[in-house]
Amino acid sequence: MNQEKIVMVGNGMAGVRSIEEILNVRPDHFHITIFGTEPYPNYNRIQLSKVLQGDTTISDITLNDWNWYEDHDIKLYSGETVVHINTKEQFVQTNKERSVSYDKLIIATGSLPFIIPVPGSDKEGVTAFRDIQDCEKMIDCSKVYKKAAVIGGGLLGLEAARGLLNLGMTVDVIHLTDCLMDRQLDETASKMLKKELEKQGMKFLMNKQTAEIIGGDRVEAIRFGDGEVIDADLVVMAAGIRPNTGLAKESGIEVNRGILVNDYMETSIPGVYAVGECAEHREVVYGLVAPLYEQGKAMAAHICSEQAPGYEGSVLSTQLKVSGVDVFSAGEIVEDEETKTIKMFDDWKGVYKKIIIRDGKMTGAVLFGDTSEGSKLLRLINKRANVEEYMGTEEAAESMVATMADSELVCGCNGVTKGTITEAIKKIGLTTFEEVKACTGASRSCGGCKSLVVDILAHTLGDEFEKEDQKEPVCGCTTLSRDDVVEAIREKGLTYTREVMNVLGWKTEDGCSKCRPALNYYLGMINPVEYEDEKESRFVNERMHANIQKDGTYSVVPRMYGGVTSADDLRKIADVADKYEVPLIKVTGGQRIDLFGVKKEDLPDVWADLGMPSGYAYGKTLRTVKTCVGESFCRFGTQDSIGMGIAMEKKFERIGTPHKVKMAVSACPRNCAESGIKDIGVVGVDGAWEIYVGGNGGTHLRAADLFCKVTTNEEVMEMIGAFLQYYREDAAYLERTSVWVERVGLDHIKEVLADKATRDALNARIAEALSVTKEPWKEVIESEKIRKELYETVRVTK
Ligand SMILES: Cc1cc2nc3c(=O)[nH]c(=O)nc-3n(C[C@H](O)[C@H](O)[C@H](O)COP(=O)(O)OP(=O)(O)OC[C@H]3O[C@@H](n4cnc5c(N)ncnc54)[C@H](O)[C@@H]3O)c2cc1C
Ligand SMILES: NC(=O)c1ccc[n+]([C@@H]2O[C@H](COP(=O)([O-])OP(=O)(O)OC[C@H]3O[C@@H](n4cnc5c(N)ncnc54)[C@H](O)[C@@H]3O)[C@@H](O)[C@H]2O)c1
Ligand code: SF4
Ligand code: FES
Repeated sequence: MNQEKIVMVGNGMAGVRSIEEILNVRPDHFHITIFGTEPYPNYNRIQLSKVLQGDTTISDITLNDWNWYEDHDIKLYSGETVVHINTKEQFVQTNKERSVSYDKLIIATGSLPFIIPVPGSDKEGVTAFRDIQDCEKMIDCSKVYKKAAVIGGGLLGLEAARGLLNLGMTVDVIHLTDCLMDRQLDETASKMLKKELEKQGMKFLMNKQTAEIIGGDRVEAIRFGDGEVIDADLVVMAAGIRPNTGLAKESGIEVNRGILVNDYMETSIPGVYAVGECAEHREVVYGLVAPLYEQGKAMAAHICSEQAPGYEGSVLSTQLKVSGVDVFSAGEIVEDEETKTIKMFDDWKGVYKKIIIRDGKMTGAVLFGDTSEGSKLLRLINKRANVEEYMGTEEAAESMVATMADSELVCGCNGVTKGTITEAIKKIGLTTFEEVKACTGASRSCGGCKSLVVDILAHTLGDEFEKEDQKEPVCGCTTLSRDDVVEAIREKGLTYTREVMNVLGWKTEDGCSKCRPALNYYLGMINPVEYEDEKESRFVNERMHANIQKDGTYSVVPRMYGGVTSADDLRKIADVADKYEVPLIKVTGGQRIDLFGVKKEDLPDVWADLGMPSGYAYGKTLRTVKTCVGESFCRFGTQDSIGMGIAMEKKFERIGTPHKVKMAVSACPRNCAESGIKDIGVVGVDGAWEIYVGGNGGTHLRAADLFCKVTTNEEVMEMIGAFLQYYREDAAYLERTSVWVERVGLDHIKEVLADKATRDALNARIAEALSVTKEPWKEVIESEKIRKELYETVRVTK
């Protein structure tokens, strides 16, 4: 058969997806040649954010591997750029002097990152964030340098900033206006987002116009229009993108902002199509994959001479890929005189919801804090549903899934339809969300479609759907949940992280920054006596036994049991501060003294001179026990809160926990030590102690729940020991008690710990774990090897 020749310029997401669509319709009809500048097969560019954030690896983001091209008889020239198109004689020429003729040409050249044209933007250390090379550049840089600046507070900039924080860098985000994600969010959501990201450690410089990148060959600082200068070792430009139209333009194809196309993605030249971010359709250039995949489908149908409707444009929806921050927006985001809105704002819980209605139809939505309704809202906005349809109940979600056509897109990021999901569930017998994700690719990227995927699973399985089975995997390296992994470690007697990964079929060889510390914790929790802590699996602060600060120096917090100090200790602290020229001495919220600005190489000497135990201000363990002054001096106090606090701190210090644990003891319900917002809070009441659990005074403010009331000091210790050990054994790594208590329920915890034998067993296990803990600063002082390895080298690698 004489095959028609398709040549495609650009081997990216939109282009290759279009080729897949063509192969679906007419598998053997075309001879296909693809040119791609990048030296890789087609990969999921979206996932680069997750690679930078340490949730997945480059090897895991390939969408079509080399074999795929071979299996489909596609000639791929990777690492080769098309430099000219001869539209008259229908052939392309490349930078390797190759000419290939075509019957149909697809231009899928994507976008170019916008590098703001200021002096110094070509210096070493200035990068875009667009491809694998940029990603690798940033990861390498973080191993040597500490201060990053990201220009642009849009989706890309914020995802990059989160990644750089994960890599141990300090991050300044520089933004042009006073609203982050100004193209996707309204002012309220934008402000909430900023607050949340500040809590994660990002610093923002708003309303800033970059004027110059300063340095020698390499960037050293940034100067702004207002004259301010900030230091920077790495500058990431994330100030938007521009359609990559140069090749089309110089080949005589009509170009405006993008390459002009009609509803079938045909350009001004017959036989030449354009698809993806390089194309401009009805005056819109898209920069998200969901619309680009729709374009690809319409174009493929036309190329295959199928009767199908053309592409009519898309409603845009976005979801930020930063863990711990849920933001979603779709369609219209700002109201005007002709719109009405449904708004919900819960400042306490940090949840905001706005739905925009125009002429009774839903046209847009902004969600912050809880985005579980995102994909449902998108669907309603897409079909301009009446607002009444949204105001339904739970059954409405059920019936919505039932009325969805099989061809409807569920996961825009990965182009997965309802039909693909239901077919996989039925044919392969999938029963959990994670299985559907692994098998169909749905929900692999931004995760915004998760609730819809779960609804489809529930609808397809009917009575066989088990809510409890829908567990989250530990990370992208495995489909196993925390419970599966802990159970396997116990059952199979696994003893080190690599072994867990090998035996449990991890997808990556070395795991990732999410699973390595988690496995290290689970192994130590299960087998405290024999397990040898893998220091290299810990986060940088825990490895260094000090908190790294934004300027690369460290802070030192010695322990001060119950917040009580002495003249001797204060003198030692003062002497150390003088000797090492500590720039800031500050009393902390946990009633101790923090020495800021200590140089890494001075840390062991500072600790030796102090001669005090570590306050573990950096660790996943007991931080402090805050106490009120209590009966000794306060006229309201009836109990010895200081004595109780010191006893608790001495007993439980150094114990490894899933996340940090803070405690407090107040000697009366006036609660001067703030026992009501601690993980464990003790309050003296007439002749008894009340114990509160699951409080949190941080990001997600939560009042602690009353757990029990006991009369003796021994009972306080027994209940706290049992609670703490149960939390150690049951919670997921990085789950605070506040989240854990809400998840498993206070009643459940009370029920488990009501049994004296269970409490005794838990206390015996925590005592065993405590018996092998060591004072970390002392260990460093005494070990020449650790001092050399960790504190005397220049680099801190993650
Ligand atoms: C870090 C990051 C995170 C993102 N996250 C999301 C997200 O969560 N959700 C979302 O919807 N979108 C996201 N995007 C955007 C999404 O990745 C793009 O919309 C999508 O990749 C565009 O596809 P495309 O095929 O048009 O362009 P590309 O994927 O850029 O592919 C174009 C390819 O063409 C090649 N090329 C260009 N010119 C030539 C030439 N002359 N010869 C040969 N080859 C050439 C380029 O090298 C490139 O490989 C993200 C983007 C980035 C960078
Ligand atoms: N989660 C997601 O969906 C996701 C993630 C990453 C990237 N993307 C896509 O990738 C593309 C690029 O993302 P982006 O965030 O760069 O684009 P963007 O245009 O959405 O955001 C760029 C931001 O930079 C700001 N800016 C512009 N010039 C500036 C300057 N001189 N100084 C400081 N700030 C400046 C703008 O105000 C804007 O908010 C977009 O199409 C985006 O949709 C999507
Ligand atoms: S909590 Fe009660 S006892 Fe303690 S200092 Fe405050 S008022 Fe006094
Ligand atoms: S819509 Fe982003 S992962 Fe499904």
